[in-house]
Amino acid sequence: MKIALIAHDEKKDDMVRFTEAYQYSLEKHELFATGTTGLRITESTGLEIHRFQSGPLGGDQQIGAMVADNNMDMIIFFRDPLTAQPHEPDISALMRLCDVYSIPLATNMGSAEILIHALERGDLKWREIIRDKKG
Ligand SMILES: O=C(CO)COP(=O)(O)O
Repeated sequence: MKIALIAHDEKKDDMVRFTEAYQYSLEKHELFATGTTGLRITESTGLEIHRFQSGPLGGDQQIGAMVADNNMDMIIFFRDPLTAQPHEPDISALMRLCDVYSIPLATNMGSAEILIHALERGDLKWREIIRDKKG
């Protein structure tokens, strides 16, 4: 599965803890991240991650392009709901595309836990079927 990991600055420590806790599960998948989030995760876990641009420089849009191309299976995005982001339109666009393409998106730790367990249980296998139909 292709999984994107994104966290706003105030949530990066949470993302690091989350990926440390679920490293055993995440390492079985192909990981993507916005620039700084990916760097923080790799530094603390050693997980191999394809890093896009930083969010404000277009990273959310790059991940959105993968969604639009039916090439992303799940997104964990720890958003900061208390801080204004300069690239708010990009963030909204990414979440909108997840809804357009029914891509599982967790925007906080509580829902991310559920998604990870669903992933481990095989609940996201339907994505492989849909992805293989691409073309
Ligand atoms: O801003 C972000 C997502 O909207 C995250 O970007 P960084 O991971 O580069 O901090």
